[in-house]
Amino acid sequence: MMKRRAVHFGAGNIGRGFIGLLLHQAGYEVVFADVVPALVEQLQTARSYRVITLDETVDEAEVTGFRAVLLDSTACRSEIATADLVTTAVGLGNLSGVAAVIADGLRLRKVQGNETPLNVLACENAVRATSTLKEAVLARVDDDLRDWIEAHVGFADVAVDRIAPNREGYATHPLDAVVERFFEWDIEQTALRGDLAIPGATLVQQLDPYLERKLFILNGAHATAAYAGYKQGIRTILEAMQAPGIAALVERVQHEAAAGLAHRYPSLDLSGLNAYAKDVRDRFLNPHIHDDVARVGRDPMRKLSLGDRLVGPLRLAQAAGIETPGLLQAIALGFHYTNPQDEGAVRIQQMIQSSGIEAAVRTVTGLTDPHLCGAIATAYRAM
Ligand SMILES: NC(=O)C1=CN([C@@H]2O[C@H](COP(=O)(O)OP(=O)(O)OC[C@H]3O[C@@H](n4cnc5c(N)ncnc54)[C@H](O)[C@@H]3O)[C@@H](O)[C@H]2O)C=CC1
Ligand SMILES: O=P(O)(O)OC[C@H]1O[C@](O)(CO)[C@@H](O)[C@@H]1O
Repeated sequence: MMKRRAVHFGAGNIGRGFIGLLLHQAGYEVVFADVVPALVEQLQTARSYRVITLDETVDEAEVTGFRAVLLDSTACRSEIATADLVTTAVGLGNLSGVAAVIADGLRLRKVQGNETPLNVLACENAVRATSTLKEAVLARVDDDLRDWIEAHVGFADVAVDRIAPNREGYATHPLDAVVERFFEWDIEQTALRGDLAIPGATLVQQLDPYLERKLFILNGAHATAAYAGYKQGIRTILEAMQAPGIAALVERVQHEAAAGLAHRYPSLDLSGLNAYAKDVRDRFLNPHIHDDVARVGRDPMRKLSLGDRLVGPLRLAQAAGIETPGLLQAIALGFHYTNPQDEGAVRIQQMIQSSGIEAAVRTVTGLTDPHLCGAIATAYRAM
């Protein structure tokens, strides 16, 4: 039997350390597509790479039999025309470049008469990133191809959870990836075409509770630790979680988010959410992982936007009538993230300088409620 083939866009930390690994273990031949020529060349010449688990016992898994192509290449488009699965982990802001190539690949697939079901999963930290990718693909095709795509291609939203920090200090070979032991990959079954079975991934009927639980309780808390840590001159999440006050703030943020989620989703109960939150804090305290606050806090323009990990739970909690001092403080700390190496942080600081904190809060968060914007600005000024 022919091996099934997956094209995975973005051969970075999570691409190699989680998605590529699980697809390899599921029996797929993985074709990585990336924009960095040197990385593509390394993947083309390597026979294998290691995924190193950072835990009390350090173990390694090997990924073999992969190939690699450059994003904007004829080869990449041909791979999409014949693949069984397409996945991405490129960063939300980079999905439009991927969409253009997927649209071309699907055009070719239709011309070749390949009507085998294909599924596309965008494994980005965001609410319904696959739906965003689908819209961007459909915006690039004519009505005929649009109907064909609707009939043969499933765009399923997903939630992906595994901390894959930067490799410095752990990995020896340039392709090695490092990860925590925990992982969860939830895929919305209703959007799939044909069968999809990836051992380790879970097919769920309703994704939103899983997705928002992960984005708000894990990523929101992680961003809180990163921004609070940065403000105190701390370099890693572990050190931040051990600094006075930060762990308590992280826990408060999680409890506010949990209360908002329990109110919004009847399938999520508060005690289960708080137990999940505690497990997340224990993951942040893994002494074998040294995760830079700059990686976790990267791109505050995105992280402080309306539906994302901090303003998203703030709105849920507010809608449930819950007090949110923790989330307001966490968001204010995001506006204090002045890292000169981070383009988004620099833009926010320019906005604050030119228009003031309240205007910056309105622009970046998309919030329109003057009380909430004012409360964030007050918390910002008090720091
Ligand atoms: N690292 C982690 O622990 C997790 C990351 N994610 C999500 O996965 C995505 C990637 O994150 P990381 O792997 O940490 O980042 P990364 O920076 O390590 O890897 C991203 C890779 O995508 C490539 N890339 C950028 N634009 C591209 C494009 N248009 N086409 C093809 N490749 C492109 C980059 O060259 C890089 O190799 C993000 O959306 C992130 O939120 C989700 C869960 C866990
Ligand atoms: O990848 P993003 O969205 O920039 O945010 C970093 C976050 O994503 C993760 O890398 C994976 O969820 C977390 O470790 C961290 O909270």
